[in-house]
Amino acid sequence: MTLDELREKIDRLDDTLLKLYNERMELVHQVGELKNTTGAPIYRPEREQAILNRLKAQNDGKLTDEAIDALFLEMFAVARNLELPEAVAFLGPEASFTHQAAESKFGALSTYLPISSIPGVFREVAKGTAKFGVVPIENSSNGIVTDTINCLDEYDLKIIAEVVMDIHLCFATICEDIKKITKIYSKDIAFGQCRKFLQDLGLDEIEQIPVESTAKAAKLAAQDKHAAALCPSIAAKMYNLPILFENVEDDMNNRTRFFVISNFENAPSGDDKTSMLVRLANKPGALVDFLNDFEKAKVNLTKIKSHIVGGQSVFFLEFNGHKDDKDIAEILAKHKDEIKVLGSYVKERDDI
Ligand SMILES: O=C(O)C(=O)C[C@]1(C(=O)O)C=C[C@@H](O)C=C1
Repeated sequence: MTLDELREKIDRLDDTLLKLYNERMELVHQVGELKNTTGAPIYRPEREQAILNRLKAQNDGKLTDEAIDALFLEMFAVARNLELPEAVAFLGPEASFTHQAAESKFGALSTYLPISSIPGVFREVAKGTAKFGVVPIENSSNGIVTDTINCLDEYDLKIIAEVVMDIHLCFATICEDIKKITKIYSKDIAFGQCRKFLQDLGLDEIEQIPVESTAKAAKLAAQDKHAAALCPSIAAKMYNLPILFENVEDDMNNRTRFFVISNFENAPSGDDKTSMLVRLANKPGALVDFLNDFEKAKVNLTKIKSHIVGGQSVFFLEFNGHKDDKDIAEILAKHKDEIKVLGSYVKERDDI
């Protein structure tokens, strides 16, 4: 076929796609109307997952699983906005990694509210200014984010989804001579993630200025010709800050996991994870007894971290399964005074 003939065929297919999209959105609109009369949640991650799984299982064309995710997740985000536009608060500023995590779930069209602290994100969702909040929960190099655990404990909100993102930092500056750089801006934990890179370049003695976010670091470095930033490349681009080195983190497997929080609970999807906080009596064997119940029911515990909240020791625990699964519901009922279930949600990845 010639180029013109191929393009002609593509145009006809696009016409059909547009018609089908509109037909689909007509149905979605009706779903939205039904939900708006009952107050049921618009975002149903387990339903989206079921659609994606069904499509991937029958797919025998050129689209990879990742391509199916990319196309359909954006379409779901458009659909949700059509049902009811709902704002998304995230740990800002714009172009932060949390912003990228939020966009991966809520697409390009949603209303985003950058909030300058994790407790601030929880407050906006609790007040109802935003329907969803996106916050980091842990990083593969730096561990658990204490503010997020504290807020999950304090607020009566639910984790409704997780996002795991590979984290890459770049070294960016408007300074033309690297020897003239006198300060480096970044978030405190990012300096720790790039220690070896800074040493190798002889930049480890330069003053390190920790700021609230790597995006803010890019903004500040873009205004100072003796400064550099360790920041996401998306932030460097946003502030027209030339990138000198890409992927400067010491651990190439640097990942951050984020939680999406809201004010409703998900129905089971068949492939869920549940997070909870556990406060046990301070007596010998309390933890072993508690864990034994999970072992007996063959529930796969995937994470256990101890943490101090308000001077008291608390365990952050996760397991595969949904809180309403029969075996699990029994254990949770038995330990209801010791457990705060933080949410059951579609399992994304297990490698953090
Ligand atoms: O099935 C629903 O509950 C819908 O609202 C429709 C739809 C979709 O586009 O298929 C949109 C949003 C939900 O997150 C899940 C699915």
